[in-house]
Amino acid sequence: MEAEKEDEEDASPEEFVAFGSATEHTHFITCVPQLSFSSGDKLLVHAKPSAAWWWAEVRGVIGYVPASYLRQDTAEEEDTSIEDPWQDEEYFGSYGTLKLHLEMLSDRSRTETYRQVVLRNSASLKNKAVMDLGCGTGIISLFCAQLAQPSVVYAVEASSMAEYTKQLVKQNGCEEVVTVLQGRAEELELPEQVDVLVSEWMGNCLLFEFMVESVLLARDRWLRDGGVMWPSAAALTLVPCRADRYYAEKMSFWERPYGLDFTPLQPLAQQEFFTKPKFSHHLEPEDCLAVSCDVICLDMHTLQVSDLEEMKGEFHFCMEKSGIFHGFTAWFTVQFESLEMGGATVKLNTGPDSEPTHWKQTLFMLDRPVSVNVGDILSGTVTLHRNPVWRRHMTVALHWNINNSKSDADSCQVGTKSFPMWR
Ligand SMILES: NC(=[NH2+])NCCC[C@H]1O[C@@H](n2cnc3c(N)ncnc32)[C@H](O)[C@@H]1O
Repeated sequence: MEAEKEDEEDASPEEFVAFGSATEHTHFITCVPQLSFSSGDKLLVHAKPSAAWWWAEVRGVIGYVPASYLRQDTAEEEDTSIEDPWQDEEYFGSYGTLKLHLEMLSDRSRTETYRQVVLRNSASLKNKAVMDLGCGTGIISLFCAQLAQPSVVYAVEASSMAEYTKQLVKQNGCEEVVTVLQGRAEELELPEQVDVLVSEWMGNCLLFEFMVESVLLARDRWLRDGGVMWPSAAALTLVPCRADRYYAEKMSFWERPYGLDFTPLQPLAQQEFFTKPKFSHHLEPEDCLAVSCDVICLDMHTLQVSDLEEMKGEFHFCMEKSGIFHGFTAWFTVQFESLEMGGATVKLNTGPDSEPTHWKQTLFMLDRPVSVNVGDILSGTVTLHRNPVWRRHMTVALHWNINNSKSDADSCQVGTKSFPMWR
């Protein structure tokens, strides 16, 4: 035992610098001591028990710190990416190429929904001023000009795609109505306020990329009182699910590959494949173990940028099937209220029971699958913690407990896991 102890003492701690602050309010995990620190603090990291949480010391106090807030402070490492917490160069660079626009335009469910919104509100859009925030190729603006008679559509696009968008507007004879403005919406000057602010801002798990912040800033600056936000409302939905195929591919695989026992690699597999959420997961309706639940609901007319720092929701599932609970799957829905009083609302649902979209769903795998029975109650909370440094990223913290209906003793299993998305 002594030798082990010495080993621990020999491991010389590494010096890191915090580039985010964690105060007592930012604590993600309960029941273990967490360190509070400020941006710029030098921390001594004594151990790295997991990729997400390290054991460190600052000013003589020891506790857990979120690894994503720390960076190695080496003078020669000129980490220029820190200067741009929005990573705008990379972000808008990616939207300057066709790949993402082709993916979005090829998503018929998404694009047709926006077309239906314009079509069903075409009469009310007459002589209205519209802003299309993050117009990309301008598809929504062209729908407005083609299917309705707004007085003007300000098609705002920060990436280099804007130059081509101007050509598309001209090519389709819409230059009288659509004005393309290149720049970040929250920095641009519009000639007037608008009656409708339309945008397709939703990212994976609804909020990833946090383009929603730009939409809220533009709303506060350019949407006239009584103006309409499209989407008007958004909801993040969660369901407990099976993920047999994914689990077999990434974890069971190591049990007997070619007749050999590779199970010592399973902790590595869990770390590598189950630490982060799985984007573009295709959830089959039969994989759902309970009725899904809207855990976070956003009203786009009242939501504030400050609300985005930490959004918390509760869930309460009654298991409808017995089987293996591998994880949670999330998706979102958005709603477009009618411009006419009492008019029909249009909905876009990216869940497993709707037409597939390019977002598909997002899978959060537990470290260890849990066997559940019909009637078991799975309840808990989900909290989206926006990354204080990487402003397009967040961490999804899940806490749950399962009350087994079958066992006589009211045995309760508790679980907690934080998923960085991505830093
Ligand atoms: N649903 C999404 N997750 N992404 C689809 C919309 C993204 C489009 O909006 C543009 N865009 C994103 N943020 C901004 C902004 N603040 N200002 C102008 N254009 C923007 C971006 O360049 C891209 O063309």
